[in-house]
Amino acid sequence: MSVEVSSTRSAASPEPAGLPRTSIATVCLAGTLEQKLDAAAAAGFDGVEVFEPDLVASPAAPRDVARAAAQRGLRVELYQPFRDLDSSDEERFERNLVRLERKFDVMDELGCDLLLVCSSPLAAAVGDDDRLCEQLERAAVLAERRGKRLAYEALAWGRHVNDYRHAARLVAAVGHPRLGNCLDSFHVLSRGHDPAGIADLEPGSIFFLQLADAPAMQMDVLQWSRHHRCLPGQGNFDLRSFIRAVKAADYRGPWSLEVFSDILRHADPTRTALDAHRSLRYLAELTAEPGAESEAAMPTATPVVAGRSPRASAGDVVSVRVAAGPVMAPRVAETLSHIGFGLQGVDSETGLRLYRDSEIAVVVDPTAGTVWSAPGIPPDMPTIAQIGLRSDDPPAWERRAAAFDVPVAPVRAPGSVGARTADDVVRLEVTDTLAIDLRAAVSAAQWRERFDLVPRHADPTPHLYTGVDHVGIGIATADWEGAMLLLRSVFDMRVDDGLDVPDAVGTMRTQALTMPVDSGSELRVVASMVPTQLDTHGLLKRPGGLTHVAFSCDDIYAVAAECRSRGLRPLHIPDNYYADLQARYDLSDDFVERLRPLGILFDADERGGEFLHFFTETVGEDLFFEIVCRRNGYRGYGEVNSPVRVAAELHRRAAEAGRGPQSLGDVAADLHDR
Ligand SMILES: O=C(O)c1ccc(O)c(O)c1
Ligand SMILES: [Mg+2]
Repeated sequence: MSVEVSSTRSAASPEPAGLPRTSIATVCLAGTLEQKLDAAAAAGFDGVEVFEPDLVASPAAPRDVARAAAQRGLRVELYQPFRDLDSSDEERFERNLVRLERKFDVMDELGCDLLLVCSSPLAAAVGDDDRLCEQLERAAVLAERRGKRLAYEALAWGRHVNDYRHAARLVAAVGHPRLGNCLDSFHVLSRGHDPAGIADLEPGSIFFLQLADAPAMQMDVLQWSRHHRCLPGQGNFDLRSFIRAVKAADYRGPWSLEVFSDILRHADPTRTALDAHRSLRYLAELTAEPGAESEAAMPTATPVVAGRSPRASAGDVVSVRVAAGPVMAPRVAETLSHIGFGLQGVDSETGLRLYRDSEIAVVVDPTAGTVWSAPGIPPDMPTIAQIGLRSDDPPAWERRAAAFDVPVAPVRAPGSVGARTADDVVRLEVTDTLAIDLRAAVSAAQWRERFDLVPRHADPTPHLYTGVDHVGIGIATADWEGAMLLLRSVFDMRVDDGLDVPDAVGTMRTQALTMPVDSGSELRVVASMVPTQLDTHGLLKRPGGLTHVAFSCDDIYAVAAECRSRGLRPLHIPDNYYADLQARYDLSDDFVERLRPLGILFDADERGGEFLHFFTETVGEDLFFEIVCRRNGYRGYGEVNSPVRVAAELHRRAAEAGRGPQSLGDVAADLHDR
């Protein structure tokens, strides 16, 4: 290994007050060991865990690795893992102690005094606690002789020891100063163990802390751990409670990321390390809240944290920009007119077309490759390119983004020249094809300047909608983790458990994210992972669509009827659906007969919440609109009905393509319409 210093300490923004020492396991990062060190240092980490297979595969001697780390300003915090120390075969155990000595030799060269010893998953693992304590003690005595310390970690799949509380009891029983605990959030939370017990561990007994998040999954815990861990803020674990307990135990060591992930294994290590460091800052902020003492899992706002830029206020969604391209723009416009959005103006410069209902603006971009549309979006695939939120203070969002090293692109307010003003839009890019804009209230004068307004009487705005209920976005697999982290950190969005939604064209991983907004309501984004099969433009064509805007209304029957009169062809929802719905919820005939002719779908939750909704056809390959009505605090998205929508869309397309004789669904539709 070259010992050149190929990168210096972070160019990133200064570390916020309250951020503990940071570390990352080399297993998190792709590349050679040298590249891993480069990436960790460039991202601003203070240290690394050296993952043994990374060292074994490296041409560099351990002392060269130590030098390379030191020159990059990195401490070697821990060497790991030492597997299967204990054994019910005493001869094997003696050999393990010899192996342990060889690892101490390596650690001498690495300049590292802490070794992770994980519990054994082997059949020969010691099942008797007293005997296990004896073996751990012998290892601790050896460690002391060599100036080393052992951090004992309960693997979730350990044969006998698979619970941190069990491991901690053993550590306490041995009572040797060279033996302590290694706490790994994955092993604790994947098994559903209550992290609160961490707070009761003996002061100083926690030698090391490993952090990982993971998506909620029902699967073998070893596979889950080895393939699907992710960075804090990218999964569904309650790391807040975990960290709260760790802080209560007065742990003073580094926060170290240990993320085994198939995705990160193939990702650019520099980018991963930046995301990783950002994830620790997110976690530090999340757990530094004064409200962290309260049991509430979801605070309504993030108070100021020393040295940080608190989340700025945000209002409701006020605009959505659809990159439609020249071919599909008229189709999008037609669909919008069916659901009551009238053309309000045209930007003579860019051709942008502004459609409105009430306070909601949908801007359709008919051109390709402008700043308004995502480059590379094919003309037959209109998609949501930008979501606009109202903000009292867009520049505060810019500062907030900077605190997480997220670049922002300030966009001038229409008509403004000279120095930047609070009217300028702050644009955060969630992915290459989707941005969130924060904008101050734009004055009517500015709108007038920008758009040649269509005379009002030409198409009066009907005021059908009360706002945007949620926005559905598709995120490519490769962008998923980064987008989640951005939405969770900068926007402080909260997640529930993710969902897998099966439909006619596959099973979709979805994640709902919510953020409180000024009105006291919440902003809702539903992200779906767009897997595999990217087309030549890097975007997925998924029959049935994915990307959508859901508008909320009070009287969905009236709105549905109005949309019909404006030319909406609702998707044909089969009778089987209504028969099943009636059986599932014990609905009255009258109720079902109000839904059926209007193609309205229904869902209800256990607490009496109700959700009524209907959809437009998919425009192009991806985009559709939804009209929803929430009642009694319903918190979902009607996701059980998603497969019905997709199937209805496929039937429609098959019929339109005129494939052979009419499909079963078309026959039924005809019968129904008679
Ligand atoms: O998957 C493993 O074997 C493994 C090894 C070391 C760890 O710290 C861990 O959490 C898991
Ligand atoms: Mg671990």
